[in-house]
Amino acid sequence: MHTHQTNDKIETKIESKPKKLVLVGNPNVGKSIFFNYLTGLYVEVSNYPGTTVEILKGRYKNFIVYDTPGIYGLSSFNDEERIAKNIIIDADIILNIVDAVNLERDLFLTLQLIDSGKPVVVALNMMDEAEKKRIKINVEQLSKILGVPVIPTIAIKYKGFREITEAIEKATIGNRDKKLAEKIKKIANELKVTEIEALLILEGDSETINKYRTKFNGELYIHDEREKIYIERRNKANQIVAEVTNIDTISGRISNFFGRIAIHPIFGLAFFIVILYLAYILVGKLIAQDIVDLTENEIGKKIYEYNVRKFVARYFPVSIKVNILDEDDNIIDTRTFIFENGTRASETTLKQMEDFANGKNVEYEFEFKNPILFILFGEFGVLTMTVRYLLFLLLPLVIGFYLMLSILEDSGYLPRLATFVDKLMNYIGLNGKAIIPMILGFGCVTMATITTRLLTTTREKRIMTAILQITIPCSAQLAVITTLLMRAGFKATVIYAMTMFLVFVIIGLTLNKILPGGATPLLIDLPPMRIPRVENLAKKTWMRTFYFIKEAGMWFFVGAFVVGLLQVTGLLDKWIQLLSPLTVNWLQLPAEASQAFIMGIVRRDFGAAGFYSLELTPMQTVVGLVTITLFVPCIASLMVMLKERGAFEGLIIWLSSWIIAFTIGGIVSQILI
Ligand SMILES: Nc1nc2c(ncn2[C@@H]2O[C@H](COP(=O)(O)OP(=O)(O)OP(=O)(O)O)[C@@H](O)[C@H]2O)c(=O)[nH]1
Ligand SMILES: [Mg+2]
Repeated sequence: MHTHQTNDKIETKIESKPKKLVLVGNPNVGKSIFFNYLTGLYVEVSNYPGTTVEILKGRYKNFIVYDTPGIYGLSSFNDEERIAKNIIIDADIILNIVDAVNLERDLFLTLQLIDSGKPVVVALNMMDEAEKKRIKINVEQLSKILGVPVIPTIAIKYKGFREITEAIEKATIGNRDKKLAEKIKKIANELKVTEIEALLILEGDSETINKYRTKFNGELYIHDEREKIYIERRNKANQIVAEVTNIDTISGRISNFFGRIAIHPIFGLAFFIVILYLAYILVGKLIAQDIVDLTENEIGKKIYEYNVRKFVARYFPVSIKVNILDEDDNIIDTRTFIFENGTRASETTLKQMEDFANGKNVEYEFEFKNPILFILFGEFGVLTMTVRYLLFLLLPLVIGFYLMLSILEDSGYLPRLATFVDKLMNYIGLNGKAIIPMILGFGCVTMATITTRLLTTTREKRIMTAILQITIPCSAQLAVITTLLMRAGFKATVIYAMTMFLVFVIIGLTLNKILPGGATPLLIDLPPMRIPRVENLAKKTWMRTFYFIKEAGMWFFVGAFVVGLLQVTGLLDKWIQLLSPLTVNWLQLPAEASQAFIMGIVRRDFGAAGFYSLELTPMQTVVGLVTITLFVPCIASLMVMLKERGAFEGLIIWLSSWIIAFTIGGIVSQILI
């Protein structure tokens, strides 16, 4: 006791010059009540923002206390801000009053004050209101994150005020943004200004800049970093709130639990893997396998295509190959029936064919001699395969993917995932938002390419589009790749996955390096996690699916038409011959593999499927799959890319994928084989 008293005396002696204690806060948070309490003066208190419009000062112990108008940030956008700012610049200690109910809004200013390098104490006011709303705040944790004392208060009841008076004596400089603090120190040194002024200069505060303009020697700090700093600060405020607040109702608690797990550095990853797995079950298994098998094979192939071709075959020359299949779909018998004038004209042959097929598990292959019919109804028929592909394969997949995306969005997870991966994405010149097109790309690159629109800058759209089109395999291709890798074994799978990942990283890093500019900061709100509303999910999924089909659908027809044309004119074969040396000598694959790189132009999975019938060693499989994955995306993707990114840029990306695919494929081949 005794020693304590002596200490006090010594301190009072040393601090004889009064310190400036400035009350700072957003409008209407209770600053004036604090002022009245501390100074014993009377300042008008009322429940509307802007009650205090001038600076009032009074004495409290060894302090001169200043009341300031409510502000949202330190800057000179309006009179209140200018008045408040000028007094804050000279403050020795800042008492920052924060509204516990609007923590997200108020923390922006708190973080800015902390960044200014002034000692700060935070009064977490309106705790009674917060309690009514069942908002629980982990005060200790908040104080730890900010690095300054945080005192819960109820100003109207003077609750917590004694603790405030104690804390003022212990005010500390908080946890400043490290990079920002470094820059501030540098500027403060160079210009001989205080740190808070350096911060204001960095944030482009016109008044401060004008004041020191003569010291600038022109260019140095002309480009202010306001936007970047503000966005990062806003995000940090959001993240802090997500971390320290709880809505103490059952649903609030659950929502908070998941919300916090989702952005946790370690559990966040586990959570992401669980979500990916669930998404895989929904889209990869249920839709891509079970439903698509039903729609594509049973409806698309056996009902739709068969009947269309059968109808056309009635009137035009055709040869029909009938394959009898066993239970495992192996061909056990086959016969070809030729109809010179269509099936309608030769009833006997038709009868023979029906007898041959009767009651068995059969598969029909129609071959139309007429080139136009071939293009329309043949193997890649515009009216057969394209329709089947679009309606019976792609449509269910697209619906599945959009449904999943909508669930992720409405549940509040997507913004958290974006936050979680933001730092990683920065390395490849993107911000967290880019995770959305990336995930979508594994469904359908065409669809994902359209979604790059949600990225902010052209630079980001460019990088994302290139990455998508070159490195991300779509679900259809992924299905074929998986099947082939299963055959090739574990080692092959690991080599394939690692090679692809490496290429992805290299392309990302390179683009980030060569394109001027940098990643924009992620600006995203973290809404509470909640169960999505079914009605909203249905509406969103439907709208997006419709839009996608409308946008991309036509290009599938165009693509199929072009390939049909190449096939009937014999150009397709020429191409295959042309490519053979590359395939055989450089990639060390069988000559027939060239076909994969032609089919791959139309559809990614066709390309990969081209390897099915070849007898490849596991390492050849790796080479083939690496090359075909990096190879050009499907025609529909190309068309959408040309539309989104323009012909010039689109073609550069498309041609690059040829070069990258064969270069990397060749290198892998030379190493492995
Ligand atoms: N329920 C509750 N109300 C409070 C508390 N603190 C302040 N208020 C009320 O909030 C309103 C604003 O208080 P002021 O002291 O005028 O706030 P201010 O920050 O000075 O406002 P401006 O000067 O307009 O920026 C008044 O109606 C106060 O009664 C609190 O802890 N709990
Ligand atoms: Mg006031």
